[in-house]
Amino acid sequence: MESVIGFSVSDIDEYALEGQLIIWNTIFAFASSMALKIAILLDIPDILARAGPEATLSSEQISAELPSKEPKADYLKRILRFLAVKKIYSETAVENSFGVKEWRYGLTNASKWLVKENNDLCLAPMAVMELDKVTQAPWHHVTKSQRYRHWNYASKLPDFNNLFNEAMAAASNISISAVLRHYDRFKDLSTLVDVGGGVGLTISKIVAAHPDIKCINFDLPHVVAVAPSIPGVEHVEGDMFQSVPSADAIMMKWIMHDWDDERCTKILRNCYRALPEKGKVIIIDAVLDPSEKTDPYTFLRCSFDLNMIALTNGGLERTREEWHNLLIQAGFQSYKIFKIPNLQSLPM
Ligand SMILES: C[S@@+](CC[C@H](N)C(=O)[O-])C[C@H]1O[C@@H](n2cnc3c(N)ncnc32)[C@H](O)[C@@H]1O
Ligand SMILES: COc1cc(O)c(CC=C(C)C)c(O)c1C(=O)/C=C/c1ccc(O)cc1
Repeated sequence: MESVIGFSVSDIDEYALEGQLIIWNTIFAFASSMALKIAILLDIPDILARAGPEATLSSEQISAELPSKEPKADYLKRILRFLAVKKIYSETAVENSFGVKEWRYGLTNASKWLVKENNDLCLAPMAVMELDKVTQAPWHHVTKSQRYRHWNYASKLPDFNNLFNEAMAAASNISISAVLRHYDRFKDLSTLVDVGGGVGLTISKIVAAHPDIKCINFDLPHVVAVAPSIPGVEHVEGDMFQSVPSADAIMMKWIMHDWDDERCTKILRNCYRALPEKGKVIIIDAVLDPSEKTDPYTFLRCSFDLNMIALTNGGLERTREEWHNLLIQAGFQSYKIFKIPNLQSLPM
């Protein structure tokens, strides 16, 4: 006999409805990302920040600060209402001077991470890059075998290259401050290379904290070409699959998760060749523990892992066991994992 797995109309109880709600909310999860992007592009976090730390503004007051008449005031009100449900903005009802109730919006602990002006710890560039059409497009091709070769692609799109580099720099600003607070072994180094260091933001923070270290920022030519000059840092262009510059230690932040084990092994062997006998590789990446279902960061780390499926040819977020296998296979006899209280950072 054929069994029916789905629900029939008569057995849709509250549990079945709860399940249906999960599916609807997941279908419309993109509405949250897109509303967030719209709010950033309209500069709403900065408009609220400029009004003062505890200020709340009505949608009309926010609308008056927008440089153009778009979007319509009614659209803006609905976007703000939606984001208040998501706790991106606070929403309070107040009586205006005519005794009419109106909704006021303010920054929350979430939207404070989106303020750009005078804010070193800002996730807005990351949000705009991840939600850009160029970044979203590969998600539509995950079921097909022909994959994007993203780094080459970025080199042909200068605007996207800038967007990507800015996003990485902004996010790095957040994670490197956590790393510097909780990992003190940089002080023992005289030379350090950041392999795949982007435009050099991470190493600029390290050299600022440890001015005696001679630092090299190493990346592909189209990235190094747009990197700003940083006192104490030499920019070197090259391909980490060919060779990497020599130093006491080689750091790689968000590099290993872009590549499969075979390519990571190639990079790690190039690092090994470039290091002195007691040299160190410092990897800053996540350690995935999907069994930790109650850890609030597990969902995010699993999302990063899917990002790697969509955007790379074989990149992945690794579990402890996968890290162990990779490092041993690459020829490292010992390693140590340091847990850093940050969303993604974990130097090894
Ligand atoms: C995900 S980004 C990480 C950037 C930076 N480490 C950070 O954490 O902000 C990966 C970086 O690897 C660089 N990259 C990719 N392929 C490379 C190669 N073959 N040689 C050197 N760098 C490479 C990219 O240009 C990019 O800057
Ligand atoms: C490979 O793409 C990425 C690698 C990364 O390490 C990050 C940063 C890590 C996390 C947020 C976990 C990325 O954000 C990306 C991308 O988002 C890449 C996007 C992309 C690059 C070039 C393209 O031609 C399309 C998309």
